[in-house]
Amino acid sequence: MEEAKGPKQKISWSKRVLIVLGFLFILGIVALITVAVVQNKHLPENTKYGIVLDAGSSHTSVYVYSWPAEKENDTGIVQQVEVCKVDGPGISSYSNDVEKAGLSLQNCMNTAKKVIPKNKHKDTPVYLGATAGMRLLSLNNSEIAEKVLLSVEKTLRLYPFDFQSCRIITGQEEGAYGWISINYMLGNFNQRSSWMLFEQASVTTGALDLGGASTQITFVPKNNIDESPDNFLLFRLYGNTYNVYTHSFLCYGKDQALRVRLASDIKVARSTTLQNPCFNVGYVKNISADDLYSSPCTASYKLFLGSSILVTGSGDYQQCQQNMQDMFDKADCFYSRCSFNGIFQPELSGEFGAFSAFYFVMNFLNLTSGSDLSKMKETMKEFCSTPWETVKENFPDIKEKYLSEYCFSGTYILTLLELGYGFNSENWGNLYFFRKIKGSDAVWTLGYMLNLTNMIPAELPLSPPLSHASYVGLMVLFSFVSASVVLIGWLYFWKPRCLQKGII
Ligand SMILES: O=c1[nH]cnc2c1ncn2[C@@H]1O[C@H](COP(=O)(O)OP(=O)(O)O)[C@@H](O)[C@H]1O
Ligand SMILES: [Ca+2]
Repeated sequence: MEEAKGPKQKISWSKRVLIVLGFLFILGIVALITVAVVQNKHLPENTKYGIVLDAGSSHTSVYVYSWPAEKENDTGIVQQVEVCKVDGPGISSYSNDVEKAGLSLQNCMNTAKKVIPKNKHKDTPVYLGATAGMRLLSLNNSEIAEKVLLSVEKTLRLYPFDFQSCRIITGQEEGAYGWISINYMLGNFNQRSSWMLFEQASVTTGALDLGGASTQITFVPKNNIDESPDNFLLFRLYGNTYNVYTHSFLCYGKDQALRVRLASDIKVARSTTLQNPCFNVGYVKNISADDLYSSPCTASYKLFLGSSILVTGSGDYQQCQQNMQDMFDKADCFYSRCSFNGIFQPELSGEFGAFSAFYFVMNFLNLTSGSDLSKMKETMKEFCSTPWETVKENFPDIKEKYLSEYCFSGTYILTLLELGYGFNSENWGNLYFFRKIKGSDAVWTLGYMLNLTNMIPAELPLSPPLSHASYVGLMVLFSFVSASVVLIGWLYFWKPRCLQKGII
């Protein structure tokens, strides 16, 4: 039986066009999505590097930073990728053999060479900033200080990096760059306060840096102040203006402060044997008078040159603190308020981050978090009165030089903060002791590099640039919407007219 054949169904022209258009439409979308997926691969990130050497009074550290080139002007984008501690003392200690100052940096510079990819070496800037140890050497003998700097520059120029500068930074720079570093790392420059009708600078954290030879205090005071302009620096960062107070006290780093203390006590005692309440009972130390008086901080106390001085500890925190109070002279202030030694200081305001030796000492004493002023005093009392033999037994892994000085250093920090700067039981809670922020060390070097490489813009970019992914996504969306509009237009507007006119 033959199968009945119905009339052959004809596909109309309109349907054919619709099918072709639909097919092309789907093909277009598939093509667009393919492009979006393929193109949305992360472009190989162009990472930049920078090296800063912190030539401190006690030692030099080499910091290697990196950041994605295309986000250069964002805040919080620069990361510390390496820190290398140079063996031996700070560069200012090589005044008798200046060539060795440069040689001492070789190991860490070789480390930097390994950490940074070879193809980036020649574009990596290198900066060396020397702090209070070199400031003191320069005061003593500027020619030798110059030779030390030339020696380190000679070494740094041997490396395949882009050598930029090697200099002694001022105490003001050290304070200001420390403040920029920590606020950049904390993301405090991020806030877009200029959206408001009136401009209001974002809240920043004060910076307290304690070194071996100097100490810095830097913060934005509550009110605008027109006293002592030398203590103020004006910064325009990311669209905000900051009027920053800063002061650096030379000779008030913890190592020089100890020297001053001993030299002053020896002068009063007029003896080459000295009992000192800032060392634990049973601690005995011989120091060379020539070495003690070699610093400009102690030069005015010179006595017993050529002899050796015997120091024995008596471990009495209260006496130790009383003893050091005359280093913080509260008289003779010619401003509305002073910290000490006639230096202007506005009222403390906001939170403070204390780093470097502030952190090392407070960390050893277990006082970095959740402690108050009375706990700190209790801890000092207990630690200072512990016999030296017991201290050594309790902390066998800690370098004897540091361990023997923690009673002095802790008491010194307490006196500097309380008597010197004016912290008290009420605002002690605003003090935070830290070593690192988000993986990078809290140190002035980052702020120094950000400034020298012009990485902090004065103004906020008008609109944030579109990321690659958003660009591709928007393109797909735009094409999809356009194609749909054309299709809908054809179906509802053009097609009925064509049918009417018998075109299809
Ligand atoms: O682990 C530690 N415990 C105690 N003190 C430390 C430790 N590590 C470093 N320090 C001290 O930190 C201080 C760092 O000072 P730096 O060398 O930066 O001098 P500067 O900033 O005055 O030029 C020195 O007094 C050094 O002895
Ligand atoms: Ca330092």
